[in-house]
Amino acid sequence: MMVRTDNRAVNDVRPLQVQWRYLTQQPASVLWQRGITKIMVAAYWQTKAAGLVVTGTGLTAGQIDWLQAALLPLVSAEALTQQQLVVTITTLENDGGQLAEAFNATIGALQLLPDTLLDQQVPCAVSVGVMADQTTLVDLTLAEEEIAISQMTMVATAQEQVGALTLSGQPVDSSLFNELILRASQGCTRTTAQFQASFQQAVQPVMAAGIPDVGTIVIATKNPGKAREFEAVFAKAGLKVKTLLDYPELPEIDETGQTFEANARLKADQIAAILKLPVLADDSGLMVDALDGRPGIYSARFAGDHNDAGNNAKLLFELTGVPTEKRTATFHSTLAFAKPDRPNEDLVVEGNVAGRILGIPRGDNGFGYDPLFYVPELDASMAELSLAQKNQVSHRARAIANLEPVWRDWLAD
Ligand SMILES: O=P(O)(O)OP(=O)(O)OP(=O)(O)OC[C@H]1O[C@@H](n2cnc3c(O)ncnc32)[C@H](O)[C@@H]1O
Ligand SMILES: [Mg+2]
Repeated sequence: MMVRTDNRAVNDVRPLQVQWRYLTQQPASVLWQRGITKIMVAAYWQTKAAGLVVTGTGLTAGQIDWLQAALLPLVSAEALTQQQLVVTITTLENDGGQLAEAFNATIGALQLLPDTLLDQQVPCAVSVGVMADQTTLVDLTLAEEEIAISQMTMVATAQEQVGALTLSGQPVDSSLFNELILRASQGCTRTTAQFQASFQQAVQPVMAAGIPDVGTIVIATKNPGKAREFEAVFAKAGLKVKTLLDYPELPEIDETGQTFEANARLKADQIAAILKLPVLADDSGLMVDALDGRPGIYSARFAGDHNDAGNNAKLLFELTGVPTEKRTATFHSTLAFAKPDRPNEDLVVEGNVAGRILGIPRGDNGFGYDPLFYVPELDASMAELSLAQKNQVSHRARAIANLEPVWRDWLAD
């Protein structure tokens, strides 16, 4: 029997080391090391497009296509019609098994993105090869790959269900092929055990301790316009956003506070107490100088009920005859981030943007008072901006920017 370059048995895989959440700003990221093969993968959802996008450095276009095809059946097709899943793979060092480990590292990263992998047996990939003396090996080193006469990368579950596979080199006869499949499925069982051991040791205790999975952020809002803005901003950081629209059973929170901060804290504290999760809330509104700061904290119900058209009509009516230069206004957002049952420790930030109330509405993007809020620097109403543009300049975007440098430390406390 042939001696392997690192003295392993023919059916033995190399040790696996995973650094979960490897990148600070990308929660769904891993550094994956099989022997000295090192691959880094980060994954996130973004709202402005759909489908699955895999990009990689150190991999061929053919390998990326293969990965894309192997990953696609594992992710909800419906989710992919609404959002885009982006996977970036970087090979830092290749000592064999690059394609298999790129797949495995991606599965690792996707495990850190809530609600991404379909609920099924999670597969893994293994490389196997045939050597000149017809020995079959699992998890080849680069030196072994260079002298192998045939090679195969296979995706399988620990239950021995084979998914994608790719063969290269000399054709193999059927008995050799069967042997390769057997080797690969043994390698898979071993790899899955390594993978789970690492995950259970490093990631699950964190989740079980009630420390939130930093991959998802819950926002206490029922306003779909706000939800879209938060999703777009947080997706960039690799975070998924859930809102009260995802929890229809939760009670209505009465906004009885006298300030934006009080209302934001009410919403965040109460929902955090119910969900037992950290919750972010936004209380926002429009302050019009000519109306002595009204509607302010009453912006949502300015016209009596929560109706954007009614609110805008009332605003125009109250400003009838007020000249352009006196129609100045400020959009304000206060964000409160709350941990379950620790209302005294809320993290509170705010953001403002200055503008002017138009005489007639302009644009159909955004929500609320956006069509009447003119931003002089951009010579556009908020409703004429794309979601991405609004998220560069809005009061909410500025508040989120103030939150960005502090919330992870606050959450870890
Ligand atoms: O309380 P939640 O469920 O978050 O949703 P809401 O719409 O009731 O939100 P608020 O209580 O904070 O009320 C804010 C109102 O201010 C207006 N508003 C806030 N941000 C806005 C924005 O970015 N563009 C346009 N109008 C905005 C809009 O009318 C909102 O309904
Ligand atoms: Mg409200």
